[in-house]
Parts: sequence; C-alpha cells; structure tokens
Amino acid sequence: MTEPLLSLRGLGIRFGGLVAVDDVNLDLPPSHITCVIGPNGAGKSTLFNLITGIYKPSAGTVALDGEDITGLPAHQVAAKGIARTFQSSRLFEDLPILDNVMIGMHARTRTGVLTALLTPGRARRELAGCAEEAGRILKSLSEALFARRYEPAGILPQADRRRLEIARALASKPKLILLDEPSSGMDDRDTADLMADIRRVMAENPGLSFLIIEHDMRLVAELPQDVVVIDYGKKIAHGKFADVRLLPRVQQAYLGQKAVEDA
Ligand SMILES: Nc1ncnc2c1ncn2[C@@H]1O[C@H](COP(=O)(O)OP(=O)(O)OP(=O)(O)O)[C@@H](O)[C@H]1O
Repeated sequence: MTEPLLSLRGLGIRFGGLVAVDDVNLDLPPSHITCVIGPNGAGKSTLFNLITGIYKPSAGTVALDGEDITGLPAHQVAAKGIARTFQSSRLFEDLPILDNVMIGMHARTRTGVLTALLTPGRARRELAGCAEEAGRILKSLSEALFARRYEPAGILPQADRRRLEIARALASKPKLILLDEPSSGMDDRDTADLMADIRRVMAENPGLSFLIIEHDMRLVAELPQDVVVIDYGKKIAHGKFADVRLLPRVQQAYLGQKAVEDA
C-alpha cells in the first residue's frame, strides 16, 4: 500500500467535560479526495483545527508524509504543506484578487509576502516573482478571475470567493488542502463547477490530496474516492459513499435510532 500522506493516530481533544474529537485513527493517501461528513456538532471542524495546529490535541498524533507534526503552531503546519479554507470566507475584501492569492505564499517565501506587501520598496524582486506565480495559479483555476485580478476581492460572488480561497490555498504549494463546507451557499450549477475545479486542480498537481467537510450529499456522492463519517467525535465509518451510507450506524447518526427502526 502507498505510504499515507496524512496519518492520525488516537487523535482527540476535550473541552472541559466534552470530548469533541475522540480517538480518531485515519490514513489518507496522496492524490486522493476524502469527504468528512457527520451531523451538526459531530466534531468535523474541530478535527480540522487539530490537523492544522489551531488546537493542540489532548491525545494522539498527526503525521504528514511520515513526519510528526503534532502540536506545531498553525503557521508551521502550513509551511509543512497543509492549507485550508474556512466555513466563512476569510478574504481581504479591500485588497485586489491577485494580492489575496499572493498572501497564500506567505508561509513559504523568505521575506514573507505580507512584509513585502506592507513595505513597498523592500523585497521587490521576490514580490514580482510571487505576483507572476499567483497570476498563473489564478489563471489555471479560472480565466475569468484572472481577468479581474486587480479588482478588490470584496466584490466577488460566493462561488468566485470559494474559487479564490482555493487559489490562495494552492499558492502555499500544499500537499494537502482542507476545505470546510466549500459548497455552502452555492446552487447546483456552482456546486458542479466547484467539483470540476477540484478535479482539475488534482489533475494539475500530482500527489495533492483534499480533505473536505461537506453537507451537500450530491457532492459527497460524486466527488470523493472515500468518505469518513464522524459522530460524537468518533470516526464511525470510512469507505466508499455507496457502502458507507447503507451502514445502520451511519443511518442512525443522521436519522436517529427511532427512524432507523421504523424504516
Ligand atoms: N473551542 C471550543 N470550546 C468548547 N467547545 C467547543 C470548542 N470548539 C468546538 N466545541 C464543541 O465541540 C463539538 C464539535 O464542534 P464542531 O464545530 O467541531 O462540530 P462540526 O461537526 O464541525 O459541526 P457543524 O457541522 O455544525 O459545523 C460541539 O459540541 C462544539 O460545541
């Protein structure tokens, strides 16, 4: 079997009396799309926060490409190769679209794009190189977004905001991208475009994997190779969506015990 890209062992965190993520073991291969599903409050976002160093685990380990990254602060996790987007959009609304992509490079540039953007005159050469690369990334994701690259990000509709966030994540040259509910607020057409974007990004970036929290079952049924189901902080299933959705434990998590008995 291929060496896992991401490997979680016994991962958990408690907030006072609440065990929000409980003893999660998970291996994700490279070049793979996995969706994380589960009822509201199951612990999906908390799992992302543990993987990306926003929370320090109470138990267990996180390894990327065989390297233990447990407990590293978020910026170091990003530099190791894990990028993410959030449930709510986190763009710099007043900055141009292109600059929003360049900010994604901050984790891996020597001077730091942020410093360079904020102190004109310094690190000009590095900044010019970054702008060129950011333009290339943007163009590969969307010609239309590239054409509007000097307009402020704040004017973009929801689907383009998501696209721009993915471009910004790509700018850090990640091995793994975590997307938190990327299709929220999208109609069917936007969701279909989003899936096409993700497939194209995968094809253009060999080895890159996605871990995606999603509630939209059309996307979950179509896009990932595998699905992980979380309930009350525990991983209760992992496999093909067609198989996982039939498991009584999964149906119970979504519908409740009574509905399963009545079905
Ligand atoms: N910083 C925190 N302090 C205390 N409790 C927290 C904290 N973060 C999350 N929780 C709790 O952990 C549990 C899991 O929350 P989480 O947001 O991870 O769920 P989720 O599966 O992402 O839900 P949703 O699908 O609604 O976004 C919830 O009961 C939540 O209230």
